[in-house]
Amino acid sequence: MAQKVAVLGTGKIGEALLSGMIRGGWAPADLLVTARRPERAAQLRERYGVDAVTNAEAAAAADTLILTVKPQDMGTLLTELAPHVPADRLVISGAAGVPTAFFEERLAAGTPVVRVMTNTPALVDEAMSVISAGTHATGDHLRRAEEIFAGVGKTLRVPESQQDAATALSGSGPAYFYFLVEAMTDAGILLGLPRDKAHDLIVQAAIGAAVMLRDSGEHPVKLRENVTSPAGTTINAIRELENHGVRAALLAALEAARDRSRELASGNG
Ligand SMILES: NC(=O)C1=CN([C@@H]2O[C@H](COP(=O)(O)OP(=O)(O)OC[C@H]3O[C@@H](n4cnc5c(N)ncnc54)[C@H](O)[C@@H]3O)[C@@H](O)[C@H]2O)C=CC1
Ligand SMILES: O=C(O)[C@@H]1CCC=N1
Repeated sequence: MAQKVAVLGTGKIGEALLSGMIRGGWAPADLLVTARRPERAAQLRERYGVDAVTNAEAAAAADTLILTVKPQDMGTLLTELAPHVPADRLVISGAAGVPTAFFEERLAAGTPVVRVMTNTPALVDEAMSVISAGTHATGDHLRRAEEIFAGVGKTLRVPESQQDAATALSGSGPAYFYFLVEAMTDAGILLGLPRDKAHDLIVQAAIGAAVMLRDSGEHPVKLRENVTSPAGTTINAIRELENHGVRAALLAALEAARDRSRELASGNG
């Protein structure tokens, strides 16, 4: 019989994963979802043809449980779930910050737990999902997690000690690029371009740069140097970025995100 997977707390990330799994060929009959509100459960049933059940029913029926509630809601969910999760279930947490030990302490002894930090480009199959094993998770459990998340993009295994840093870089990462696009589009307005044209120019620059970063094999410094002509336009912009401390701001920003991920470890934010 096919493995059954349940997504518990199907919000933005849970739905991104669910939709990716279905695009990747998972049969809706092998997938279950849970949601707090009945209207949300009905919406998920309607959109994906999956069964929406209670958390306890999901724990009884599915081989793999993927928990995608907010870190602050994880303790409550685990209190509700713990009596219903047999120790042979694979429990995957998608929450920022919360360590595998938090789950292991609350679930039956020996329950395998895998921690995954994915990101919203899962919606377009371009996620990066960073995967770590808890104490009782074997190579097979890691492979099962990889099989699920490979459907929505790339996967990378790291020791759990690197998860807070990975969350700062990769989980939150797309937001930094959206922020830059938003700011550069405003700059286009400042320079007199209509908003829609400024948006298109910056988005295409971002896509072109991203594809070159991924495919050219060149270091980012070399790629930037290739754009930066002597006494040209780009170096004037770079001087202003350095004058305004953008590099230092990025170092501080990612450190702050890493620190917040560490704070979320207690599961009560
Ligand atoms: N949004 C993002 O870019 C990323 C989020 N994450 C992680 O994914 C998790 C979810 O984040 P989002 O999807 O953004 O949040 P969200 O708020 O969209 O989704 C969480 C869902 O869980 C539901 N929920 C809460 N308690 C529940 C319970 N006891 N039973 C059933 N459903 C319950 C809520 O109603 C909500 O729909 C968080 O732990 C976050 O750290 C990870 C990577 C990226
Ligand atoms: O901001 C957050 O806490 C979540 C986790 C990573 C991305 N979004």
